[in-house]
Amino acid sequence: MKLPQLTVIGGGQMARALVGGMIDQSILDANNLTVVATSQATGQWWQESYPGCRFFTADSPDSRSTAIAQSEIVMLAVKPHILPTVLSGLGTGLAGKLVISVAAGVPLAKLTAGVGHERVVRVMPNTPSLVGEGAAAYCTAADASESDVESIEAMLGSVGYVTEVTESQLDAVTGVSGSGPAYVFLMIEALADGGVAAGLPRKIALELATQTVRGAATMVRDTGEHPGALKDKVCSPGGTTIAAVRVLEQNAIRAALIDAVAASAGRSRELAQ
Ligand SMILES: NC(=O)C1=CN([C@@H]2O[C@H](COP(=O)(O)OP(=O)(O)OC[C@H]3O[C@@H](n4cnc5c(N)ncnc54)[C@H](OP(=O)(O)O)[C@@H]3O)[C@@H](O)[C@H]2O)C=CC1
Ligand SMILES: O=C(O)[C@@H]1CCC=N1
Repeated sequence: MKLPQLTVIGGGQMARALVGGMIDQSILDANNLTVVATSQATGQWWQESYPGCRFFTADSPDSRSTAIAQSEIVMLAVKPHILPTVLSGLGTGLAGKLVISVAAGVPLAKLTAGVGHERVVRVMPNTPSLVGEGAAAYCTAADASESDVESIEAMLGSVGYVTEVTESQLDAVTGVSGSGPAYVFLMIEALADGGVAAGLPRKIALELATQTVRGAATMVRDTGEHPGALKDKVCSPGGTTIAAVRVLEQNAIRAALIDAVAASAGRSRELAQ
């Protein structure tokens, strides 16, 4: 499937990962993409990274309106607190368009009220979309058609795993997979620090930490075995791993991760207010 004309309002980290990933996976042509953001530096990044795409600053409302009028899909990828201003600035320009929001915490009710219709999809993606390893969930408003859902599944599916959820589950999705890459990046950095502390050169420590996380994740996915059973297979009786696991348990790593997911989900709920 090839996507039709797409305008993305907001050209930052999430747009770069998601839309960049879709171009890299050849589901979207750069020629069919318009990006709107505030700074010329962002425009320069997009046009250098994806030659052929168009860029307008948010203070060129006429160019922005023309781009939206020519697009079948409009993606909203600005920070949640900016979204109301952006939507009121677009006026009736979004009439008839499939509108996709990736803004954390902003509920469908607020989106449809701001957009002026119900052909709206709320998505929680994550940044590994950039490398085709994203994890995303979405929910739809009343007027998103079956073919709109097919488009969403194709877009998000081209850059990783995608599933539909109820809107009430999206805060939890944010806690697990929307924010989740940050927890894992932090863990990789800390594992590498541990390797350096134990005497490894930084580069080798980082390669080993990265490949270990990647390998462990792939094993969970590909074997279908419970992660606890896979953990048990690494722990030799009286060996090195169980000594390390004991330290992790003493430092309440499980509770810390569970609380981290809950904190992100809670913040997502707060953003809805
Ligand atoms: N980062 C992540 O991992 C994830 C983010 N999200 C959601 O994605 C959305 C964007 O986040 P993220 O990409 O991280 O944020 P960034 O700050 O990286 O990007 C925000 C973008 O919005 C642009 N912008 C600001 N004001 C306007 C405006 N008035 N009109 C048009 N564009 C504007 C900025 O322009 P300029 O570049 O010129 O400053 C920038 O390109 C958020 O709602 C967030 O909740 C969802 C899942 C994961
Ligand atoms: O931190 C945030 O608010 C965004 C939403 C999920 C990941 N990043």
